[in-house]
Amino acid sequence: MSWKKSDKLMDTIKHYSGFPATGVSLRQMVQFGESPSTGTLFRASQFLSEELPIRLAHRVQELSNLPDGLNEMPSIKRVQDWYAQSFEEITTLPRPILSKEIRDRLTAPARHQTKQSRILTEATHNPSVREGQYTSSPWATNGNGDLKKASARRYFATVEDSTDWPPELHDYNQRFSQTLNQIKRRHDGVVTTVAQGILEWKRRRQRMQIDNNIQSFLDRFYMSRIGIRMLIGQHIALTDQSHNKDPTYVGIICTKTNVRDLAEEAIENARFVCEDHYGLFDAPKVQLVCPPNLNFMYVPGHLSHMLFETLKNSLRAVVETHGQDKEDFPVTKVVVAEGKEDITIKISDEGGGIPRSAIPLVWTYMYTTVDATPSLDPDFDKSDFKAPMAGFGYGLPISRLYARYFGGDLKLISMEGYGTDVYLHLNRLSSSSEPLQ
Ligand SMILES: Nc1ncnc2c1ncn2[C@@H]1O[C@H](COP(=O)(O)OP(=O)(O)OP(=O)(O)O)[C@@H](O)[C@H]1O
Repeated sequence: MSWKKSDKLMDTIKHYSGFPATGVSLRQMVQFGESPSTGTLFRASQFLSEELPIRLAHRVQELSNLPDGLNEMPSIKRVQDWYAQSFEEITTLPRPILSKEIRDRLTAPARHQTKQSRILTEATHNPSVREGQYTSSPWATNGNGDLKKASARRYFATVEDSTDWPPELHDYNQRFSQTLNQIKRRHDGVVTTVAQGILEWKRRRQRMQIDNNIQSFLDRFYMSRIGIRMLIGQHIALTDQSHNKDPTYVGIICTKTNVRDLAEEAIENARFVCEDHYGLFDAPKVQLVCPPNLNFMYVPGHLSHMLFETLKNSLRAVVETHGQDKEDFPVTKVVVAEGKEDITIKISDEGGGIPRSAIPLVWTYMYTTVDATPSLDPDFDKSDFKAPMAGFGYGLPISRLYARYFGGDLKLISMEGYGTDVYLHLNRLSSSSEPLQ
């Protein structure tokens, strides 16, 4: 690779890392509506052109400060370079020079700003996150640079809907979105490459398990990645309006995500992977109890991922406990309940459960009871949501991060010798802020 980071770039990154990230809630993300105007999109691009570099800069710094030689591992350095390069691409993207009239129009409050929309711009505390849990920046003192204070930057600002914005605005939005696309693709392999870095380190240091320090680093790092990808994915989808024909979608968020449809699809996929993996004619059955019209605002991709991962675990446990040549397996039950605050999905299997002493381990990255961890070639699994039957020990911890990201949670209760219940709580109030880093 020819890209090299300069000292000047590293200084700029250090400067940005002195600013705190600004949390955005699911509700704020949907305020754009189906088709935001060029001006509104431009304001969001401006916000992201500061916010994303801040978040990327925190990660670059954190990767350099990893303890015990982990920061020196080739795969970790590779990931750090990706973050630095993406930082550079966003911060050096030429911005249009705008007349005072246009600048005034962009910052003037829209006439139709209602009390409701002002309330929506506030993000509330994320109920699934302890104060400071994902805070990783002891160095985050406010610098004196030219970045605006977090409170002065707003993700969503309605700008008048007029269509007569100068073409430079539209061009910038397009170029910005293309840059984000390129960055998103560059970072596709981050999870597997960091995992590779941890393996390199474990091998070199002869460690069996990762300690708390590294576990919480990975939690913060992957949580931050979910946030960055959410903002990027949302912005690309909002900019590319040609794809957005479905009125229930705002970007990648579906305002009427149907839980039953997604659960049915996840069950089918998990059973298919299970049949394929064990060479079964018919995978263990799954019974779904869910009101047919249960819709709520969510990112369908996230929900599918969490359901698929937990179902796969249950089916694997059922097959391995009862033996592959069994004709009739006990049925796994998926029950969906609708509360005022949460939608909860319980997945109950009779897969023999997990010994109590192993419960804390299931939340650690790289813990798996699969004997041979599949090859960790970073190019092997480029997509976010594709996974083999099992083997990296990432399924549960990453799914819990997805749940917590929007104020939900994932809990597991086991009866050793019988089975496991997984509770997936999805917060439906959707005003909670992202867990920030
Ligand atoms: N429903 C379950 N019943 C019994 N054991 C389970 C169940 N769910 C998870 N486990 C145990 O927890 C371990 C970790 O699960 P996790 O989903 O994090 O990783 P994995 O399934 O091994 O690999 P992958 O990263 O591919 O998901 C599993 O290897 C398994 O031993």
